[in-house]
Amino acid sequence: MAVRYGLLAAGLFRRRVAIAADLLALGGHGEAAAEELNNTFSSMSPAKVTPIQCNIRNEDEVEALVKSTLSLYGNIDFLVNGGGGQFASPSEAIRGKGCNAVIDANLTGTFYCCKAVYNAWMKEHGGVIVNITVALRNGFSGMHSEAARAAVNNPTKTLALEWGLVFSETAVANYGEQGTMMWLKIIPQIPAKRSAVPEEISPAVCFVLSPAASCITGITLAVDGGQSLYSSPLEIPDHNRWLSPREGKNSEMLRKLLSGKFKPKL
Ligand SMILES: CCC/C=C/C(=O)SCCNC(=O)CCNC(=O)[C@H](O)C(C)(C)COP(=O)([O-])OP(=O)([O-])OC[C@H]1O[C@@H](n2cnc3c(N)ncnc32)[C@H](O)[C@@H]1OP(=O)([O-])[O-]
Ligand SMILES: NC(=O)C1=CN([C@@H]2O[C@H](COP(=O)(O)OP(=O)(O)OC[C@H]3O[C@@H](n4cnc5c(N)ncnc54)[C@H](OP(=O)(O)O)[C@@H]3O)[C@@H](O)[C@H]2O)C=CC1
Repeated sequence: MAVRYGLLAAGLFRRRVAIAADLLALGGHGEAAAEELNNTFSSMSPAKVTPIQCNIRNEDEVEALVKSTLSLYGNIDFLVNGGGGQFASPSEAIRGKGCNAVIDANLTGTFYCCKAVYNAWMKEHGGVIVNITVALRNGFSGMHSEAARAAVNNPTKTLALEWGLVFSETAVANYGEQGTMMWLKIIPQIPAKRSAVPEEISPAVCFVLSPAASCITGITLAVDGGQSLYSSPLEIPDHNRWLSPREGKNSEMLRKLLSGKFKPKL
């Protein structure tokens, strides 16, 4: 099984989804994380996490990674694309280079991983692919991140049909950044009145990977405490840039209502 390392990946490994797992990571980060996770497996368990460095924004590195995974383990049953991220910025300040960097990491990198695993293994043997994104119905903070994440959605369905694999997108609400201002602001907008925790994300992924989901494909599973059913997490700043309504009786009534001078009977 191949996943990119992160909070979510750690949850999956702890759930022993991986019997023999390859842990992909950048820099020195992966070595320490793999050691920590391997120490949590009991001596009876065959599970083992192997760190392999790869920048998923680079197609050649992704192909090399899949090749080394296959020569190490012989097969790839699952691919969970759980890497990515963004930087926080108002949309009007995002530069082209930054926008492309986020799209490369979240969208193109996800595609490279899917394509490399499909061509090298799943085309012949089948398999399950899960792409993790962000729950972002009705807008989200940062157009670069939203564009990249929303753009994973349709290809997930297209590839499920083209490739005939069990395929899904798991859109998740904030779960790892407890304590940040953004996280605190979003809480009142979530019907559950709390964010998810990583332990609630990995079981959803495990479900799609398991035989219980053998007749499911191309779905988006929202693990978001109902956030995507409700309002937008974006805050609308005060402004008067909207076009005024045509002058008349109704616009006068609207002005009175908004000024608080008119008291509705109900
Ligand atoms: C959201 C809610 C829930 C989600 C939670 C999570 O995701 S949890 C996961 C939590 N983890 C994460 O979210 C980590 C995610 N981070 C990453 O993956 C990478 O840092 C990256 C892909 C954002 C950029 O990769 P890199 O640096 O290798 O990329 P590069 O060298 O190709 O392009 C650099 C260009 O990007 C721009 N730019 C970059 N930073 C900023 C900034 N702060 N400010 C402004 N702009 C910024 C800037 O334009 C810069 O070039 P310039 O104009 O200076 O010449
Ligand atoms: N945590 C949260 O609140 C939420 C997370 N998400 C999304 O869920 C997914 C999993 O998140 P989570 O596990 O929490 O996040 P983490 O930040 O813990 O993990 C993301 C991992 O992706 C890796 N990564 C980033 N860019 C690259 C790249 N170019 N090549 C290879 N690896 C890369 C990072 O590597 P390194 O550590 O070396 O930088 C990091 O280990 C992400 O897409 C995230 O955006 C969605 C909603 C909420």
